[in-house]
Amino acid sequence: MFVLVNLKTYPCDPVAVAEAAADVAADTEARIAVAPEAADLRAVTDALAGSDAEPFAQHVDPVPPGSSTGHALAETLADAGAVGTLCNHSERRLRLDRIDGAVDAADRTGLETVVCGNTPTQVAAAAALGPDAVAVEPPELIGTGTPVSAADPDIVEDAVAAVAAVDPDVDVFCGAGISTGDDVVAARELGAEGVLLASGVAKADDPRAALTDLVEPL
Ligand SMILES: O=C(CO)COP(=O)(O)O
Repeated sequence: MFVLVNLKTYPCDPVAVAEAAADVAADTEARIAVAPEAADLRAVTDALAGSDAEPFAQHVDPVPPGSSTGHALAETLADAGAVGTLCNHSERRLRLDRIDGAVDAADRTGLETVVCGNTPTQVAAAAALGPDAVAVEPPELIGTGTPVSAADPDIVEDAVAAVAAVDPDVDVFCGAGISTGDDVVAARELGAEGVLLASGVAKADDPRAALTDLVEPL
């Protein structure tokens, strides 16, 4: 399973979370990644250096190097250490043509791509754009602590089926309200190959304990 922790803009210490992720990754088969704000990417990369945990970006724009003020350039994210990037998160939506271009920009620099969508239909459409993975996240459950795997398991199963029909090589992750190891196991049983989560770690008093709990049953 892939446990992808999106720190969003939560006022947590991204380096402390990264150090915890590095420690936890040493004792699990699960793959762990941390996606900080772009300005914190290099510090997180440094904190993860030599560990099995990986730095991810939260967003990439479909722009070439040059006259693109205020954008997240794939080359800069890769230079800062990102091995992959989210795209089209519910809180950072892109038009379809921009998602397509963002996946191409990420491919240009070797960044792994996880394209988000609200519904099985949206992630199936995203799968047609050739990302490495898609993540289905019902926005109404984001940040609630109520896991999608329990509140709406059909969304996960339907996303897995819909994406397999488009491109079986695209992995399917799920997110929203995931915060415990039981939630991750439930997601795996529904066919997901990873989970995307935020508040369960970013708002935890003890991110290390939260990460340990997430991967402990895997
Ligand atoms: O949006 C999410 C991850 O990208 C999910 O957020 P929560 O884990 O806080 O529900």
